[in-house]
Amino acid sequence: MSVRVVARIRPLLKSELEKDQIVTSHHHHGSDGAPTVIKIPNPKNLAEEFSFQFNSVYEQSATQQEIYEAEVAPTVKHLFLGYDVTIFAYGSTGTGKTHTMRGGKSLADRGMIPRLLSSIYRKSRAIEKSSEGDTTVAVSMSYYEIYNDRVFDLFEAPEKRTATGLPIREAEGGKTVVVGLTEVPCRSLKDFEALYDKANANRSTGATKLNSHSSRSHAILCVKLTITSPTETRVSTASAIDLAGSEDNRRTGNGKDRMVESASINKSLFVLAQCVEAISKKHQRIPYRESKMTRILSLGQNNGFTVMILNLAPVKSYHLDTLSSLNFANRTKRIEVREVENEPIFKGPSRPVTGAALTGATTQRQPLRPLNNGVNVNLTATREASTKNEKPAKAFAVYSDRSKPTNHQKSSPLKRTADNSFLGSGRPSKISRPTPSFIRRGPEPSTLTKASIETLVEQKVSEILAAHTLNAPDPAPAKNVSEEVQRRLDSIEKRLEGQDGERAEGLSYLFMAKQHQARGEDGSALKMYELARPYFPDNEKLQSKIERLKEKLARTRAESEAMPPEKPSSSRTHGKECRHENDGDDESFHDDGEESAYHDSDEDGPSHRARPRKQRQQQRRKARASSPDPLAQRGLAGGDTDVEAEAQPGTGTGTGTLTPRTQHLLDVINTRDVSRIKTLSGLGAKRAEGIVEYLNLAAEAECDTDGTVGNVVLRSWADLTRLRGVGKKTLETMREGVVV
Ligand SMILES: Nc1ncnc2c1ncn2[C@@H]1O[C@H](COP(=O)(O)OP(=O)(O)OP(=O)(O)O)[C@@H](O)[C@H]1O
Repeated sequence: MSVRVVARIRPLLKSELEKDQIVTSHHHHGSDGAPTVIKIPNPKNLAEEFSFQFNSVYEQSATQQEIYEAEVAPTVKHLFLGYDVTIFAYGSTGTGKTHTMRGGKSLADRGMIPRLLSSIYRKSRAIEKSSEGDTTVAVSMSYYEIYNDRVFDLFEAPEKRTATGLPIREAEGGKTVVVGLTEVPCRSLKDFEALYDKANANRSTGATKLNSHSSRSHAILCVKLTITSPTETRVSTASAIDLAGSEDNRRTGNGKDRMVESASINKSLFVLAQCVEAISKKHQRIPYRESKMTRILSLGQNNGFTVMILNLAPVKSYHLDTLSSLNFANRTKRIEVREVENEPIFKGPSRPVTGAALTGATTQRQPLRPLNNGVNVNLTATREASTKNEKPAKAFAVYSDRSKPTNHQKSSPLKRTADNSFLGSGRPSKISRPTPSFIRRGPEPSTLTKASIETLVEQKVSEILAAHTLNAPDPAPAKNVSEEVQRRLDSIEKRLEGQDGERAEGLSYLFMAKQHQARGEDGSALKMYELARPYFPDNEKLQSKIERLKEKLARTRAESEAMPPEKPSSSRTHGKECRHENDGDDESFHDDGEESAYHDSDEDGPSHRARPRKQRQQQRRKARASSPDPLAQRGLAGGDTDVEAEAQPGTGTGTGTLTPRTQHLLDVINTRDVSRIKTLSGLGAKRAEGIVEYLNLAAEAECDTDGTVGNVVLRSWADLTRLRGVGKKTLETMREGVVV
């Protein structure tokens, strides 16, 4: 699979001023072809410029037609040869993703999607005509959005949605399918346009500070082509994705809901970036399973073509967002720092970039602050930072990096030649490749203190997470890691290995939270912990961590109103005392009761210390075992008595005797085997899947503090009546259909 990354700078909007433009396009050194380089000032030192190279760069004047012809049209022939094609639009809110993908109504404004469909229909007609009808091309499509990591069918009205969204399942051949997704045959461009317009009205949007009608979901249009000739049938899919805005929460003035959305968006974009990088670097394993979007697309699993269009706004009010996007798209490419003149405007790492310096006068944005939680960047140090051996003024950092950098490298001049080929053909230069700081910057074993062990452990956790995300073998362990550190790391690694699916998702939220917190970004950390919460519903520590963080944030807010802000980070890099201040941080959510790899056990609150984890778990299990009705006991289905069931004659209720029919139903359903459950009278495959999903969710909700998924077993007629999507009538039909 190849991936091509191109950048598109949108024109100035009416409200934007020419003088505020900061993003410029350039030819590569010595090239006189189309521009392939984007330049943007360093927000911390406007005298410096960063350069980013792409397969192509489209300037403000570029038309939809030009981009389509150069980037998308060439993939159509591959589609008809049976290859899959994926087109993404990536960028922050308001940079032109929807314009690029969907476009306007006029012929000239039509975006990539209608143009692609137009080409597909045209080519289909041509094939059918030239084969005199022997070969037929059927086009069908599905359109869904991934909103807060849930999949919703955009061909269905929003009121028909279930809160959990549509389930996804592994299908034959390792593909992932969305269960219950509408697939609509679509014979003509006209049909398509009507369907597409209607479906777009169902999209989840929300007002952020940056855009009053911002797309808060990833919208994925899948066009399936089935080409049937007398000798063979070929199926291929074109997926066109209008990604949700990648803006940073702090600058969009997002409220709680928007925050949760953004955290989900950021997570899936993070995984997408990993996939793009892995594909570009021709890694054998692509971490496509780590997010729903990449999983459903099976990104990198076929021999298809991927085009990523990076949408950029040209003005300085988007400065940090633009840098973040550029870095996202440039994971595999060199990032160069070119010093225009040696007069830094801002000195030192801790000085915030002021809103005045970066915010366009014409837009209503919050003041920009330096970002420390970008997912994909490691900018090289400025000259000043390196000469003084200070921590470089990083605009972004991938992972927590508490120890002092020891080895700043200055980037070299841009050497790479421009190319228009698909990415992955060349390796990025070693000089400018981000160095895994967690390996290079660790302290020597002889100087290992508790604090430095903590740091190393955290760094390694980040590394493991990254490796886990990449599904690739872990990078070589840090040299000179002491035995104690290694022992702890092994234990973390073991725990991570055993995680999969939803739970891994919960864990990755925890890790992200941890990383945010390590960088002192408590607000984002809190959101991540809150996102992790549903995955660890019984975890008291997580809950109390959330509470403590909330209190801390409230305290900080109150303090900052009362006094000038403290210098960041100086105290947080050292020792446990600081960790106590840091809200008694611990990471034992997935601890198995042994020594935590993340902290020393005395960090636990008094209540935890008084009653060890294992004891608490055992008590909980005992309580459950004595419960006659696990679902009622756990309050999962809302009811806590069997009143309704008791009114059912002959069905057997509670712990009382069960009729053979009810027992049979229970036995079959408790197998959680869709193929068996669907054989019950009155149930089809869809309902059977719904039942299994419900039971799995209930089991997930039962997830204990040690991560053991609870075993939810239905024991009575009353339990059956609580199954989601199974009404009384259906239950009766099921019961009557049992042959005893
Ligand atoms: N190439 C372009 N030519 C003319 N106008 C453009 C272009 N690109 C974007 N715009 C305009 O910029 C504004 C923002 O664009 P758009 O809504 O497509 O952004 P977006 O990235 O999809 O935002 P969001 O993520 O919030 O959905 C719109 O008014 C759109 O018409």
